[in-house]
This record gives sequence, structure tokens and C-alpha cells, in this order.
Amino acid sequence: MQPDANQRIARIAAHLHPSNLQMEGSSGLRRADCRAKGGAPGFKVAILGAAGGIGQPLALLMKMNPLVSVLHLYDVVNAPGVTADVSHMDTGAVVRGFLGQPQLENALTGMDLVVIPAGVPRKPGMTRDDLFKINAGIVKTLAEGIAKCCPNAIVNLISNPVNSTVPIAAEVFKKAGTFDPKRLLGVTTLDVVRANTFVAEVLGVDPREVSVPVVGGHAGVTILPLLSQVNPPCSFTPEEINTLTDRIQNGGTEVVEAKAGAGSATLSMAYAAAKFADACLRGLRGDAGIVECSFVTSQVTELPFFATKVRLGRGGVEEIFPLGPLNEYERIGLEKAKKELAGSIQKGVSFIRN
Ligand SMILES: NC(=O)c1ccc[n+]([C@@H]2O[C@H](COP(=O)([O-])OP(=O)(O)OC[C@H]3O[C@@H](n4cnc5c(N)ncnc54)[C@H](O)[C@@H]3O)[C@@H](O)[C@H]2O)c1
Ligand SMILES: O=C(O)C[C@H](O)C(=O)O
Repeated sequence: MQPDANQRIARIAAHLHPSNLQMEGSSGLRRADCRAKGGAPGFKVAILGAAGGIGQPLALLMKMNPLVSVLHLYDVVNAPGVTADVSHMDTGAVVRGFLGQPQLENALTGMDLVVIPAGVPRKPGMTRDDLFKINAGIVKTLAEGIAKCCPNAIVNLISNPVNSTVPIAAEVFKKAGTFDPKRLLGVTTLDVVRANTFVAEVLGVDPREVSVPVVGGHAGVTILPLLSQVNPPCSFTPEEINTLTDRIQNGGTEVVEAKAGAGSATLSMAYAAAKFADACLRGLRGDAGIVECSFVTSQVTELPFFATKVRLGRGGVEEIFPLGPLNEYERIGLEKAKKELAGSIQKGVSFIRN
């Protein structure tokens, strides 16, 4: 049945409110629920840190994803503005905004997927580990909210240093008794995206036709591209291998320096995060053969966390693939990566345990 004219006018008038924020019990929440019920079936996705450099373009890309029926945008600043803006896009997902810690629980309740780009980015001269002091606490708080409000959600963790923030989230979930290693994924897709781009440049082909596995972690030497396993198979000179490996490992720093104090990669990261989130959602839907690299709880090496190719499915990480045959150059790189990773993982674990 069509709503009568008064109802329609009331609905439009309510939308004119600048924030369109969804307070608990507000007419806004009921209105959005009505639309969600009438809209296409899909998944409920929250972005934590949605007003940031990554969060905003990521919100735009997730609003465009037909698998998303409800999109929650949470931040400690400017969530109303971003929500009002993105909500005007004529795509299916219903968008709700949540501002500040008191609204975190509402932002998280009922979510299938939570993507976390909250936290401070690097400035020139900093390492990702220099962000630990601030971002560790932010990730801890957000993970506590997830454990309480949506313990079964898939979590995509972007906040740096990923090599430590993923162990932090894991420890929070363990403490809360909700840890499922299949559902916690560190996002390393940007390393793969960069590797595909830089390798394609060298080969003179379309980057969409190239697939480079990148394993290890997400910082400096822990980013280990396996150039011997590029698909389609190809070979490189030793000089090309050195140059490509160095550029892939330092792609983040290349952007930080080019931005000269204005932050780190945001647009390519939003693209990578949207690509990875879409893969997770397709896995949740039950699509077959969804394989991505991700930093997850792993037994591929002696370390408790490691990035490799993983197969995504209804439960999150359904299968973790082994490293495959490595050449001498990659074996040396692997040892360096493991040494640094061990310290970063321990630092994250100790942050919660001590
Ligand atoms: N994994 C990767 O490949 C990758 C790539 C690029 C950037 N990053 C990391 O992503 C993070 C965000 O980068 P950015 O460029 O978007 O930074 P940004 O400063 O532009 O945005 C961060 C957002 O997080 C919000 N925020 C801060 N504390 C919060 C909290 N407690 N709860 C919710 N939101 C909070 C801020 O208000 C801000 O809007 C950084 O740590 C950066 O290093 C990771
Ligand atoms: O380099 C950074 O600090 C951000 C991110 O980790 C990246 O790889 O671009």
C-alpha cells in the first residue's frame, strides 16, 4: 500500500535534517528500518573511522556495492556530514551515521562485516610502528565494542600498524571469549594492488591481468612479494626483482612522502579495502573460489599471524594456502620478514595482556 501524502511529506521533512543521524528510538531509525525491509536483501556493513581520508571514499564505494543493504558510518568527528552526503547516492544501501563513543554500540549491533580504518596516519619520517601509541588504544576500544555487539561479524582491520593491531584485536576477542580466528582479517590488499600495478608496468600489460601474491605482513621488509609466483607466469632479471621488491615494500612511504605531511594512502587504500570487503561479502554469500591475501591467524609459519592467500567463504577464512615454492631470494626475504613480524606481533599481544 502507498503511504498517504502526510506520511510522505513527514518522511521527506525528516530527511532534511542535516545529520540524519540514527539515535536509538528516533524516528530516523524506524524510517531507515522500513527502507531496509523494503530494499534488496544484502549484508549489513559498518565502517569505523568513516569520516577519515580512507573512510570517506570507502563509504562511497561501499554505498555502491549491491551486496550491501545497510551501511553504518561511525566516527568520532564529522559522521553526520559524511552520512548526509553519501546517503543521497541513488543506490540500494540504507546509510546511517553514528557520532562518538556513546553511539558505537548502535553502530555495531547487527553488523555482518565491520571495516576499521580508524586511527592516525603516518607523516614523512615515521614508521608504521610509530603509530602504535595512538592506534593501539583506538583498535582496542573498537574491538571491545565488536566483541560486545556483533561478535559474529567478519572484521577487516586496516588501522596501522596492522602487524600489531590484528594481534591486539585477537587478544581483545580472546579476553571476551568471542575470538574466531576465521573472522579476523588484517587488510593487506593494498600491497597486492601495488604489486599488480608495478609488475604490470614492467611487463607492459594491463594490471587487471596480473596477480602477484604478497605474503608476510604489512610494513617494510615484512611485505614479501612472491615474484616467482606471478600469474600469468613470467620471469624478471635480478635487477628487476630488486627494484620491484623495494618499490612494493616501500609503496606506502612513496605516498607518505609525496603527500608531504598531509597523510598516507587514502584513495588507493579505499579502493583496496572495498575490493577486499567485496570479496568477504561474496564469500559470506557462498560464492566459490574467492581467494585473497590477508594477514590472519595462521600456522603457515611458526608465527601466530601471517599473511598468505586465503579462501573466503560463509565463515570467513575457510582455508589458508601454504607459501608454495620459494626461490633463494624469497627465502632470505622470508627470514627477514619473520624476524620483524615476531616483534610486532608480540608488541600487540603484550599491549592487551600486560
Ligand atoms: N592497511 C593498510 O594497507 C593501510 C593503508 C593506508 C592507511 N592505513 C592506516 O589507516 C588508518 C587511517 O588512515 P586515514 O588516512 O584514513 O587517516 P585519517 O586521519 O584521515 O582518518 C582516520 C579517521 O579515524 C577517526 N578516528 C580516530 N579515532 C577514532 C575512534 N576512536 N573511533 C572511530 N574513529 C576514530 C578520525 O576521526 C578520522 O576520521 C591509519 O592508521 C593508516 O596508517 C592502512
Ligand atoms: O604507509 C602507510 O603508512 C599507510 C599504509 O600502510 C600504506 O601502505 O600505504
